Amino acid sequence: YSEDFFSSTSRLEQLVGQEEVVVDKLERYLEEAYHSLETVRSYVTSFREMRAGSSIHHPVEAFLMLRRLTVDWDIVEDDLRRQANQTQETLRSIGGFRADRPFPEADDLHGAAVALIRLQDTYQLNMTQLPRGHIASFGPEPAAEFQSAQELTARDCLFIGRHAFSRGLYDAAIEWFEAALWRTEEEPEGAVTATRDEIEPLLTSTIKLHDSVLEEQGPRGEDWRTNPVPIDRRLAEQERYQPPRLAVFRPRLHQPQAEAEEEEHYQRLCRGERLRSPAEEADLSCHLTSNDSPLLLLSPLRVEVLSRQPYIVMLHQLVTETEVSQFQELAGPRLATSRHRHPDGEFVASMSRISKNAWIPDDEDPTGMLARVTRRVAASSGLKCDNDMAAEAFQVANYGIGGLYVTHTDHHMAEVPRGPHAHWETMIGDRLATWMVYLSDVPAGGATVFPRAGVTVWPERGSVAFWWNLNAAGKGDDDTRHAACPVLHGSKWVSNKWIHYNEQFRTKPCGLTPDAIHQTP
Ligand SMILES: O=C(O)CCC(=O)C(=O)O
Ligand SMILES: [Fe+2]
Repeated sequence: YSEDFFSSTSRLEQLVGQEEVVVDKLERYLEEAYHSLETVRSYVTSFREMRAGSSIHHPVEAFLMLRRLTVDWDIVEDDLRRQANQTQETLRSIGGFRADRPFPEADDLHGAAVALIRLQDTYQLNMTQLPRGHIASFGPEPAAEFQSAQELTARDCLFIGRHAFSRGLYDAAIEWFEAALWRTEEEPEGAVTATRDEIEPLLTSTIKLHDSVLEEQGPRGEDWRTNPVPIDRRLAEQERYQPPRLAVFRPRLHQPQAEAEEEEHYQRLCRGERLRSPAEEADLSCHLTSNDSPLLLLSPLRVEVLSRQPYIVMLHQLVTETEVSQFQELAGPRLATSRHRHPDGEFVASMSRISKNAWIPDDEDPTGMLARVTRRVAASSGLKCDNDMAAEAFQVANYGIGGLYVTHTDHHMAEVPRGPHAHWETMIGDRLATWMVYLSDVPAGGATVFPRAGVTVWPERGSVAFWWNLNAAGKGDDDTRHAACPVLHGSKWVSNKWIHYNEQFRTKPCGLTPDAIHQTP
C-alpha cells in the first residue's frame, strides 16, 4: 500500500512545503517566460502599427521592415527557442522533484471528498455555507467561525456529489448537486467551472433514483442512504410517509444499542449535545488527589469525574507543554496509516480509523521523557506499567481533516485471541485501563465520545482521559464503547498507553462481588 496524505494533518503540513518548491519553480519560469514573450509582443506590435498607418514607400518604414525581418527576427527566434528550452527544463526539474518524494494521488482527493461529506453529515453543516468555505465550531468554548481563504467551485461540488452518489449516499449527492447548481450562478462569466446543462440532468436522475431506492428498499441499508421522505411531492404525500407524530429522540444509555441507535448517540455527542439528564450528571465532581503516590504529593492530580459508571475521568494538565511537543517530534517521522485488527488477527489499513499512528518504546527516546511519563501513568492510574506485560508502548496518533475512529472497545478479548500474537495476548491479559493524553487542542470537532455512557470528552492539550475497560474481576465493560469524532478544524494528536490486566493481580484484586468496578483516581 502507499502512504496516503489525507489521513493525517502532520502529513498535509509536509505537503505544503513540497508544493511551495514546485510553485517557486513555476514562478521563476513565469518571470522568464514573460520576459521572452515581451520581445515577441513588440515584434507583433511593430508590424501592426506599420499596417495601420504608414506606407512602405517611406524610406524609414522600409528600413524598419527590413530590420524586423533580419535582426529582430533573429532575436524573436532566439527568444522562442530559449523559452522552449526553459519549458523543457522546468518540466524536467518539477518532474524530478515529484519523482523523488511522495505526492498525493487520486485516492487522496477521494479521501478528502469523503471527509467533507462525513463532516457535513456529522455536524449537520449548513449547505449554503460549507461550499463557501464557512463553518462554525462545535465544542465546549463559545461558538467560533472558520472561513477558508478560497471557496469550492461548482465543479468541486459536482465532484463531491458524484462521490456521494457512487457511495450510495443519495441524500448527500442531491445536496451537493444542488450546491453545484447555485454555485454556477455565482461564478463570473469567463470563469465558469461547470454548466447548468451538465448538472441538471444529474440532479434530476439522482432525485428519481433516490425516490425509487427509498420506495423499494427503505431509507438506510448496507450501502445506501436516502432522506426519510421522497423528494417528489406526490410520492411524499403517500400515507406511509406521514409521520403520525413528531419523532422524539430519547437517549437510551447503559444498555446495548443497535448500530443505528449507537450512531445517533455518537453524532449527537460529537455535536456537544447532552444525553444525560441533570439528575444523572448531579454526582459528577472534581477533586485533587495524590492517589497514594509520592510522585504526586507535591502536585496532585486535578481529577474531573466525567462518569461514575463506567468510571471515566479527565486528569487536567498532567503532561507539560515541553513533553507534548517532544511526543509530536518523536512520532512525526514514524507516523504510518493506521491499521485495525481484522477478525483473523491480522492488521489491515482501515476506513474505520482515519489517522496515522506510531508506536514508540520508552527506550527509543534518548531524552528519557517517555520513561518519565510512563512513571506518571503508573502513579496516576495506580497500576504497574514498568514492563512489557504490564503496559504497551505509547501509541501516538495524528488525525487528518475528517479523521475519526469509529465506535469500539479498547478491550478485545471477550473471545479467545487468535492470530500471530494470540499466545502473548493470553499471557498479558486484556486492556484493563486506557490512559490517553491529548497532545493538541482541537478548535472544532474531534471529541472522544462514549455513546452508551453518554459522555463527551473535549480534547485539551496536556490533559489525560482515563477510564477502566474491565471490571475488577477482569470482565469487559461494553459501556466503555467509545469513538473519536471527525476533526472539523485543526489537527488532533493523542497518545495512548494501554495497561493490561494480568500483571496487576498483586495490587488490584477482584472485588467482593463479580461486578465490582474500580473507581480511582
Ligand atoms: O482519539 C480518540 O479520541 C480516541 C482514540 C481511541 O479510542 C483509541 O486509539 O483507541
Ligand atoms: Fe479506543
